[in-house]
Amino acid sequence: MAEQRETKGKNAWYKAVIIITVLGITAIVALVTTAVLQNKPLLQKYKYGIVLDAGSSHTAVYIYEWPAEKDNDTGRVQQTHSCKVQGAGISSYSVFPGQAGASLKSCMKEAESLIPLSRHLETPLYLGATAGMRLLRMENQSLSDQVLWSVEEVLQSSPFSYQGARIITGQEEGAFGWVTVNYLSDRLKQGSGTTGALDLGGASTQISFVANQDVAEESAENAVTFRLYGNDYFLYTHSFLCYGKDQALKLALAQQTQSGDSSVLDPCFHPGYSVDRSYFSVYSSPCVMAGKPLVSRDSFTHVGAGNASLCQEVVRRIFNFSSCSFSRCSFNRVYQPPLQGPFGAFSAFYFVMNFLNLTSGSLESSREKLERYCSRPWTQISGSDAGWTLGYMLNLTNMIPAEAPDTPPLPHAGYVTLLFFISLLLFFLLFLCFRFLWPHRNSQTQMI
Ligand SMILES: O=P(O)(O)OP(=O)(O)OP(=O)(O)OC[C@H]1O[C@@H](n2cnc3c(O)ncnc32)[C@H](O)[C@@H]1O
Ligand SMILES: [Ca+2]
Repeated sequence: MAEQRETKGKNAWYKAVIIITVLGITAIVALVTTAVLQNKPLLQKYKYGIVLDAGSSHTAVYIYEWPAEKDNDTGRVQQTHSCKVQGAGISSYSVFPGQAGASLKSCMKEAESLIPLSRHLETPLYLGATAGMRLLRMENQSLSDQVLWSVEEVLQSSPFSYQGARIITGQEEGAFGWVTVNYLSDRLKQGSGTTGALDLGGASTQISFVANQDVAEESAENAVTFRLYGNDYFLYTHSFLCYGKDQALKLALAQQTQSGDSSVLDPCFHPGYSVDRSYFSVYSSPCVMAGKPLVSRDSFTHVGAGNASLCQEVVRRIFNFSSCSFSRCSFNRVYQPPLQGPFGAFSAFYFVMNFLNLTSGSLESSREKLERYCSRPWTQISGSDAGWTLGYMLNLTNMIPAEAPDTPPLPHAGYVTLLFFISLLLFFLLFLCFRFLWPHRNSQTQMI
């Protein structure tokens, strides 16, 4: 009878252990599966932003995208497409301002086909015009307004969320170029050293780098402050209007045509180059202060001489190093603190260096001045064009938080592993409990 009871008790106990084991294993599997599924990456959705860079030489449309659930935080913004608008920059339409807007239509159609329809209404669209339009506004404010209205009309009729077309300041152009190069090289999140930015456009050139806070005391217009990812940055920035590649050439040419000779032998052009130019094409620019020489003819022959060292002399003469009312200046009486850190040089700095095959390897063969400005060769990062547009959009859409985002104490994989081992440990402890309680229970059964 006692034996029968003992066998019955044992059977019940075995059943209990088996049921507990099955339930335990099921619980662990359910826990881990839930943990994995809960955080399983969902199908990635993207948001978009469009910026039109209306430069002096041409307009480009840039499309950016970023993961939809991560904006304002950790999601990386990437350039997905760029479209070069046919023809010259919008400032060149001053004779027929109405045509400036029409020139943008084909690139805008391209943007419509590339951005998913469901995102059109929420996609911000900006246009920023730079030095070409700054010069046109200086020459004739009414014409520059008409050009802006013309592009505004076309952009407003697009399905995107139009946020405005404006002439950005040289300070914005320089500062957002700096944000772009440092964002693309991930230096802002890391909080490590930053890189300066050099942008050689067609009608202006910008220099921006982190400097000491006393920049604001000496020249407030050259100081910009950013708080990004929890770090404060004090920038020196300056935009030299008229010192872009095309306008600088006009300055050099005006200087060489002052004598009024019928032909000009220019060391900056290749031997064999010979083109008839009108004085108007050189002297009509508001950058050229010198008056047209007093001669009856309207044009001169521009002849190339191809002499690099003489060309350097000619170019040097368009810079004024003679006086400075600050503690130190770069040129043309513009304040500039001592240069700091490496520099990323883009736009025409890149086009020219790329053309000369000097974007990689040693720069020792290039001239000393190029070495100073381009201490680091610039290569494009992440497939994005460097320029002010990305920084401009990041700023206007608040995509870079002022403070570093909080991160979970454990990464997802660590969390799942930890959960698995804790569950296993609990189950093992439970099992041991039953295992060691078994003889005690056995003896209780025998005593009855
Ligand atoms: O910033 P601003 O001064 O308004 O002018 P931009 O934006 O139109 O100026 P870019 O940087 O596009 O171009 C600067 C110069 O480089 C020339 N350029 C532009 N794209 C080029 C390319 O792909 N290869 C060679 N030269 C280029 C262009 O004609 C200008 O003279
Ligand atoms: Ca530009």
